[in-house]
Amino acid sequence: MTTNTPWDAPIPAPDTGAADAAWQRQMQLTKPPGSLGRLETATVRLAAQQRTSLPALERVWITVFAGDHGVCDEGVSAFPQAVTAQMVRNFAAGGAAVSVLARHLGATLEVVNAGTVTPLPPLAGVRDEPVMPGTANAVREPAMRAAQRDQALALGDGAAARASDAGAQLFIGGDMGIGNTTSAAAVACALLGASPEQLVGRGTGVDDDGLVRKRGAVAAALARHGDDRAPLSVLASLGGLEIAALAGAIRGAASRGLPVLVDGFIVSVAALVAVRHTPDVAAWLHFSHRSAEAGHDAVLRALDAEPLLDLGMRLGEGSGAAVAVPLLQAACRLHGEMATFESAGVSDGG
Ligand SMILES: Cc1cc2ncn([C@H]3O[C@H](COP(=O)(O)O)[C@@H](O)[C@H]3O)c2cc1C
Ligand SMILES: O=C(O)c1cccnc1
Repeated sequence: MTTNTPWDAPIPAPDTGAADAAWQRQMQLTKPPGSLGRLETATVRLAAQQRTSLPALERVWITVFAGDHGVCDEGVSAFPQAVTAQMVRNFAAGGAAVSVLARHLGATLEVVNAGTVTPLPPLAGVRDEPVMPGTANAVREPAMRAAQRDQALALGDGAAARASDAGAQLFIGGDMGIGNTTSAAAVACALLGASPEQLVGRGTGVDDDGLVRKRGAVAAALARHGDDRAPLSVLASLGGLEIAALAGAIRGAASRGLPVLVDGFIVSVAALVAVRHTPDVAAWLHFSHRSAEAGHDAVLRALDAEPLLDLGMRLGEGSGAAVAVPLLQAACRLHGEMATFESAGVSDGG
């Protein structure tokens, strides 16, 4: 890659002074120190990222990236590829899970078509920016060429730029792409040196034969790819357009000092690509939930991440992250609005 792509922008460090000030405040609030557990640590992390001792989460931005996967030719999903574009229409119409959650949160929701097999008409709230009509089948050839991967990364960076320009305080990326649990598992196997048995799960709900086909497809794609573990090579060879866009969005948010709330398996694999390429990205991430998809736990461990929730969710779309937003909002409100020992006339622990 050349040196001036968005993918090479420097990553700022969060503000440790703001973190110290937030921590001091936590110690003065009318509660035993540490009693709000991870709500405290998440708030202090947000304080450092937002460069203020009083972080807030009123403006949340969600971008869902859609893309199709050539690996579906191997019979790896319980649903046909046409569902990807049909779901983009459903996002636009407000009927998808993440559409409901975005309304519930008052969050901005945009959808970016990074490359569906079925062409889309103009739709409100959908940016139609297909790189190609779905990836190639990674079992037989690289899923993307380098230029296509870079275009997908740039789509993600563009979403992060729009979120940052709009004054968002938190970025959530979501995925829509039939077959993407296969593609994400292949990327994770290559990056972690893990086996398909460890990381391939049932996705939308394939039966036992489907699971065998999925593992076989990932094994074959890995064998074709070889042992190159460079994150951007792995992404082009085995990834998806929406996964590349998500990696670009996560890195793009970090480069603009915008914290990211990571969703489930697919988005975590995109985050792994970004962090393996640029370790400083990790300082900008929060993890929302542990997906029921089999490989998520290993990816979370590789990212040293302890997610906030474990609800047995396995949808994608950014839905798990959206569900976790109210927890972080509550954490910020507690931090900002609780009385201090001094203001309330309560004796501290000495
Ligand atoms: C109606 C529907 C809505 C979805 N929303 C997210 N996904 C999720 O499930 C798919 C991944 O699972 P697999 O790898 O088994 O195809 C992706 O489209 C992902 O975004 C959906 C899947 C379906 C069927
Ligand atoms: O956790 C996820 O991101 C996920 C799991 C299953 C299907 N689609 C997405």
